Amino acid sequence: MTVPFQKYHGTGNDFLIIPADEYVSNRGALAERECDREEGVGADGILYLALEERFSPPRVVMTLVQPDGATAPMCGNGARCAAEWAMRRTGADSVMIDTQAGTLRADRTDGDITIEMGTPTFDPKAVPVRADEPVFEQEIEGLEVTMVNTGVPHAVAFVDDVDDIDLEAVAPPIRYGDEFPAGTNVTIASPDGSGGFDQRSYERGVEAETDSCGTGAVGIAVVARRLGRTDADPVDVHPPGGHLRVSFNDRGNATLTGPVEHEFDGEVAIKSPTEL
Ligand SMILES: N[C@@H](CCC[C@H](N)C(=O)O)C(=O)O
Repeated sequence: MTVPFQKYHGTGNDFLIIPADEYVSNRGALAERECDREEGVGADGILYLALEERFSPPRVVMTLVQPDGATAPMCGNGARCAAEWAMRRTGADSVMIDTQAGTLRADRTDGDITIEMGTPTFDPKAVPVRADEPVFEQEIEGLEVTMVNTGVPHAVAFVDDVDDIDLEAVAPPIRYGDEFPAGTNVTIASPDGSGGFDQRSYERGVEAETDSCGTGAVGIAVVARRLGRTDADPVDVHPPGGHLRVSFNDRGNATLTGPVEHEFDGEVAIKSPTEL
């Protein structure tokens, strides 16, 4: 028995997309196996998408299962990939994406996909981080960390040059720090010399650095504005996999813009209902 998938990426953050009505009895086990870059297809997660075409604009219910087998409430690049997938199926240039972090509108803009990212928050209960007050530039593991939730938690730190940081060594103690009851993604940024920022992110659930992280890019932009490091709009952010732009409206709601690519289609084996 097999299940069809389509592979998409947003600035290098890559996902297998499986229609949610395909029967997969153990989504966590399938993600652990097929996201593995040596043993499986290789990806940063599996997006299960349920398209509801009766609405205008069409709606997509998105569930992201990460390589560790757990779900994540939000994924900026995943939501942009989900939007492109739904737009190709429906011919629409706007869709609504239902995530655990809220319903977000996505639009095609000059060939890129722009997604609403909600209102980032520093509220310690919402991040969540064990603190009475918002955490700004607190020294943890040698980094000056600011805690923000942009749909998921990010520990954001500015450094002189992201390429000088051994992220695989520095990030895990923060990602698993006692301060963070739900864990955290770890995102570092440095000035790119043109008013924007270079980005590297170590992702919870992937447990490794990814080529791009949309919620991390929004985290860099909102923290940079809060710390007075930029007043640009949009804020240009350069993860290893490409170029993202983050904008804010006057109520502080963020949008994330960047390219999405369809890579290839395939099928994954489902050995038996009890195995996968
Ligand atoms: N790559 C994503 C973020 C996915 C969720 C994250 N790993 C978590 O567990 O919080 C993005 O583009 O935002």
